[in-house]
Amino acid sequence: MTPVIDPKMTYDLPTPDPESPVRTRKPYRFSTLCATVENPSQKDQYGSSSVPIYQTATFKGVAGEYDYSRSGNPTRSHLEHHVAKISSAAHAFVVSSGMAALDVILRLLKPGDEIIAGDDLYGGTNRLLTYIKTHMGVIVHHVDTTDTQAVIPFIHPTKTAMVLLESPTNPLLKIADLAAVAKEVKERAPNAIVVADNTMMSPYLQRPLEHGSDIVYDSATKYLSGHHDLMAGVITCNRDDIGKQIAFIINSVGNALTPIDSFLLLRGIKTLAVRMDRQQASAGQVATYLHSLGFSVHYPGLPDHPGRDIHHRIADGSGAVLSFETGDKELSEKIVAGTHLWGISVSFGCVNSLISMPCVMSHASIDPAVRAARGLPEDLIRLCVGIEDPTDLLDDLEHALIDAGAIEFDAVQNKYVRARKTQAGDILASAIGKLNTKDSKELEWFISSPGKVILFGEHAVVHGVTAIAASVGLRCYGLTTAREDRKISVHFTDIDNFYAEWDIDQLPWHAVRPVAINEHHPEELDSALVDAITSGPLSHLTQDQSHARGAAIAFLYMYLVLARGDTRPAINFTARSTLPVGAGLGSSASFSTCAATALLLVNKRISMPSLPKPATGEHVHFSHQGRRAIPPLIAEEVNRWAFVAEKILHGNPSGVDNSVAVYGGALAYTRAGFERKSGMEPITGFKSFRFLLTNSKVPGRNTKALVAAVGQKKANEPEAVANILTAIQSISDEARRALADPEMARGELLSVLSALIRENHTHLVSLGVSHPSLEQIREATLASPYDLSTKLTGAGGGGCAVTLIPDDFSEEHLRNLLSNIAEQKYDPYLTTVGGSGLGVLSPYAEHRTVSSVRPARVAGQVTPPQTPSPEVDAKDSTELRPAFELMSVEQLTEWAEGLGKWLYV
Ligand SMILES: Nc1ncnc2c1ncn2[C@@H]1O[C@H](COP(=O)(O)OP(=O)(O)OP(=O)(O)O)[C@@H](O)[C@H]1O
Ligand SMILES: C[C@@](O)(CCO)CC(=O)[O-]
Repeated sequence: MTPVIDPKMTYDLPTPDPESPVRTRKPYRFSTLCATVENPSQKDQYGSSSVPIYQTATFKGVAGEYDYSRSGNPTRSHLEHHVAKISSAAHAFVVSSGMAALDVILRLLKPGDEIIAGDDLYGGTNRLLTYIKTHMGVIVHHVDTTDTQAVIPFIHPTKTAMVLLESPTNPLLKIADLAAVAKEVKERAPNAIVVADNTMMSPYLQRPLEHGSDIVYDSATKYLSGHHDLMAGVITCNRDDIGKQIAFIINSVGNALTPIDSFLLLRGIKTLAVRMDRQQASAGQVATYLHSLGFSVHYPGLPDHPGRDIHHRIADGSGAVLSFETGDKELSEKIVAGTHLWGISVSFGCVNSLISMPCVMSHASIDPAVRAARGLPEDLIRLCVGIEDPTDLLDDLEHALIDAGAIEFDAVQNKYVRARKTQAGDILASAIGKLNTKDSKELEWFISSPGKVILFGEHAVVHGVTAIAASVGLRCYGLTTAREDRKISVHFTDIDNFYAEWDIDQLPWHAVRPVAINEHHPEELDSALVDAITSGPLSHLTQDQSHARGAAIAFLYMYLVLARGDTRPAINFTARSTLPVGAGLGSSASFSTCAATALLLVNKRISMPSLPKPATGEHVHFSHQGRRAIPPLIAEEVNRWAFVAEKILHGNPSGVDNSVAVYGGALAYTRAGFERKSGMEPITGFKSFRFLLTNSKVPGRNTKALVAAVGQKKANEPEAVANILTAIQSISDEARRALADPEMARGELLSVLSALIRENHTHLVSLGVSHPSLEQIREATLASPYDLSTKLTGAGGGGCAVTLIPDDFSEEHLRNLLSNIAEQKYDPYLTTVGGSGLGVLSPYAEHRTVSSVRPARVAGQVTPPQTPSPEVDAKDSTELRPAFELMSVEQLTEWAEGLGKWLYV
């Protein structure tokens, strides 16, 4: 179909007036406009039929139309006039690349503005959005813009300043309803600017300005130029105010297109329609051919494409890019490598046909987990069809498919068909895939995370001082299992066996400002959502259920903001800890880490990395016991969300506890936002020390209140507290130096650390966070003959004390000390520090085993109403939950480890 330009607009190539009422004239069609470069206000003095290249930086005189090529150049003016004409736009601008065009557009934003953009964007667009988010304070929501309903919750009447759309998407050819989204945006946020990236279509096939977009940009490097011999970007709009701002930005930045490239682009555009017609027709043939062989093909021209109707309502054709899946990444690699005519290259829109594997090429910079979350198949092949003879293109592709073993000749049908071997492989793979992605499997995750001991710097770390903390061997475990109904439930076995369940649709969704994939939660908690949770689903909790309330708010808050559109997983979450809860050993952070990981996994915001190929060849293989199997990007994402939950539980946490809960080991941690350089550094050398942890078991201590009290003291006595903070910083610095000093003898190191422990405790006493029972423990360990150094650890006010045990401390002394402490009704634990951080039980069948540890009923625990009989071995996933909930706390770790391989950060 040949598009006709909007007759309401006036163009500089007007259709001649009809000579008579019977001999009417139709408006000129697109290809006529493309080929005819006329600008009546810029007649060439010699009547040249091609626009000349004004290869000059400056123009003489003061009264002329042009003075400097950054601000204006006749070749560029001709091009801009021509682009406006074919785009049904009042204004057009050309700049040095497609990314430069987006950069100009994004400069319309100011700090604090919000932008809604797709979650399946071109990598370069993603990169630029991340930059403006970090450096310009613009908030970016990545949303699936191909689902109009998913966009709506993110539209804010005043904050949303821009909505960035792209249709079809690249490389999956998903369709966004440009018209419907623009309408929803205009109704809800009238001042928001709707921007469309039209590169995949070009103005020939789609003109989003006619469907509600305010600005359209194209990478003109693609179809507009068509020859891959220049880079350019075009921006078009109808609104004069926007046009004025864009002209100002381009002139200020100086990224307007050069005269020679303007000439080349003008020349390219003349053939846009004929090139596109040919490319599109061939693309249709290629798509049909691959589809007929049984491959899964993404192309809006195919009858079964899900967005076909929407696309064809808005666009005038299906374009010339398509992609298909082979079911096997290696097979895809062979096909791509086997073609001759199809060039292996990124980009598209050129007269030559191109082939690529997005996951290995254009989208390789995106983390595999993010790619998987966006549903980008690793085996996807993208084809960008050129103007070659379609028979040659099909022939070349067929040869590559045959050589790769993807298709074979079927003598009965007398034609090539998809190879049975790969088809069977596909069917099997997809059956296994379906098994593994059956809801219940996708929703079942077993997670664990360690508690921590702060050796130096608690409380001070909240105010920007460096703390030194390390993981302990005691852990929190979290298990999610699928529910059959539309409910979620939590079971906190350590908190009076608390159990509650809620109808998913009854949760306060109205109060949620969702956080899109790849987006970070804002610095501040959403207090309106916390209130809605407390007064809604948790309103039945009594005063004395404050511990359960805190944990349930943290869980529900994350559940609500992490849900993706209407995909609201029905799950149960059970938490169990071998840590004493509320004793200063970071039980809240390890709980927060388990809950955050679980909710990120069930919402497919993170995924476990695929299994590495079995080692081949002769090289030496070391076992890492699953450590470093969870990549840093996933760990960071978990840590950010665990920190959100910690804010709910602790009010003003520093982030040290959740960082240890995620990363494990020992860390020097400095909070951001203060004068000192922030971040965390791993500390080695702690693993070999023995520590005694003593739980004072003081009831009712509250970390949130203790942290707030120190904050208050700082406000009341700024100087005194500042001196204490400086002194604690020196202690942390000194400890780091001592630990990093290779020449310090072990005995000397132990006495330095002992002295620092004593000194740090004195400062904590001055901050008012000790407790008589902690002082009693300290005195007991200091008494002769022990002479040991002890400090409170964590928030204090009770909780735990930590005592350093020197290497030469006699076993007899240790026994006596432990029984002394136990006699005073305190709980002593001997521990080493620095073990693994966040762990996830491997979801891969080859890593799962049958556990031989039988669950035992735990004294005082009541089975919640719907829990089935626990008298079973943990043979398979359906039996995991009852076994987990009833396993004795002493056996819990051994049982969990026996279930299979754990993958750790
Ligand atoms: N296993 C668990 N199940 C459910 N909630 C838990 C669990 N462990 C901790 N929590 C939540 O964390 C709260 C305890 O946090 P609190 O800060 O008082 O102790 P802590 O983290 O052990 O101490 P600190 O922060 O001083 O190291 C509990 O009241 C509960 O809300
Ligand atoms: C008291 C504190 O320093 C440690 C609590 O474990 C608080 C924090 O850092 O978040």
